[in-house]
Amino acid sequence: MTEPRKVAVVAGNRIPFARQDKTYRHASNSDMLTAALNGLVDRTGLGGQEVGEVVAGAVLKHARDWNMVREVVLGSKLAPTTPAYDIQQACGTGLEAAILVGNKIALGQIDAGIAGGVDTASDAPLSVNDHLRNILLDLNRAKTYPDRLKVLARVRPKDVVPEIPRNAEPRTRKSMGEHAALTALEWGITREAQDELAYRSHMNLAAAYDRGFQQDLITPYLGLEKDQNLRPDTTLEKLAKLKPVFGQGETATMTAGNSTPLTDGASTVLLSTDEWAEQHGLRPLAYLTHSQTAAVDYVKGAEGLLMAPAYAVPRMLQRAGLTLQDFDYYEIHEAFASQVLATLKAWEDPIFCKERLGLDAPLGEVDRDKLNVNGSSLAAGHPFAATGGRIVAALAKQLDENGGGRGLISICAAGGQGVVAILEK
Ligand SMILES: CC(=O)SCCNC(=O)CCNC(=O)[C@H](O)C(C)(C)COP(=O)(O)OP(=O)(O)OC[C@H]1O[C@@H](n2cnc3c(N)ncnc32)[C@H](O)[C@@H]1OP(=O)(O)O
Repeated sequence: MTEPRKVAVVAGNRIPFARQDKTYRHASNSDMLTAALNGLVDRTGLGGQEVGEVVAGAVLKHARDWNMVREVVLGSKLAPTTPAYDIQQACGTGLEAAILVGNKIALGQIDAGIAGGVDTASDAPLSVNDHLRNILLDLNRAKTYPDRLKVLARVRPKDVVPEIPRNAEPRTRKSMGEHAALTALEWGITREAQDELAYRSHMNLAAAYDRGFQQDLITPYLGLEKDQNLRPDTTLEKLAKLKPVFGQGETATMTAGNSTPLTDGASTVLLSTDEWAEQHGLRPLAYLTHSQTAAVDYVKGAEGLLMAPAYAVPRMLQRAGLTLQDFDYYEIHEAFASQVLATLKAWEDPIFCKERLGLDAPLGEVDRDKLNVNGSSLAAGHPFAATGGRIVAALAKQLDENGGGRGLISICAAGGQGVVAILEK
């Protein structure tokens, strides 16, 4: 077996993320992913050229989008001979796509590939109940007009109410927010700490725009130039006034300010070997060196739904021979401020680290000044499958700008999963 090849992150491009039912209200997943992909092609001068594979996905998509990513490629500026396919691992999709492309590059199966993700909360697919579905199938089979009328007479008023996908776990029927509220309570995460983390996310993202950091990461779309959820004018006082939206009574600490908003958006990342980058007049920003996934039993077990990264990161550190402190940057996806804080607290907790992770000593603290230095999902928003690409591209650029270093990426995902990775320069 030959040595694995180095996997370079060469460029990233996304469209600004929009709040649900605002600027991208009439844009489909395909529209948004095409815009992000074409922006990447323009930025890297790859127009009309072929790459090894395009791998991307959406968490919420219509049945008609069964071959979405290949269709996007056919409608894009890339050569139509570029293979493409969909993957889906909930909020881990974008990062998992980058890992998949990276692994194929490392194994010598492709020299370059594009990973991506897209989601629309505005154009969520509606479905009908099973009763109406059977009626519609029977209607399709009915041959005569009276037969069709007979079938239609079976429709009940409640059948015409569409089923709207809920942001909830099928096995518990609880929303992600309700699950996170239970974890916040278990770990004693305060409202003040959550608001402080949310405030920092907005300030850091605003500063990233101000210093021009976002310029070669984003292509404006439908007139939007910046993430629509970003509030440079938010304050701790304003955040403290918001009413809790998840949790019960006095103990509820999670608000619209310290939870991610429902969001529309798309992101893409170009990965390749060093040689391919050089041949195409491009250069590596950073290298994807390690990755890991983990899952927790949040249904019958004692673990919180969004706590899988607490397990995935130590496993990856052990394989990489690193400690939690060996990083210059930490990109921890902010599904909810409380979930980031519970994960950090778990890594500092001797009992959790001993009993659940089997470690002799806690993983220890993360330097908060190195955490989400250019803002994260609380400020940018979180179009589920697009978040991984946003993070990979921003961290690679940050490492390049820094002239080197190491960054940790940690993303929690529905179904009790975690996808984590390391970028190095
Ligand atoms: C693995 C994972 O990633 S899991 C995560 C998956 N994602 C989710 O589950 C999404 C969760 N989010 C949601 O369901 C929704 O966005 C909610 C329930 C949190 C909030 O929904 P809404 O109530 O529609 O939020 P909305 O945007 O209207 O904000 C409510 C109020 O807070 C205010 N607000 C929100 N953020 C801020 C802020 N940072 N600073 C000041 N005010 C703020 C708004 O201005 C608004 O005020 P108004 O009522 O006076 O207009």
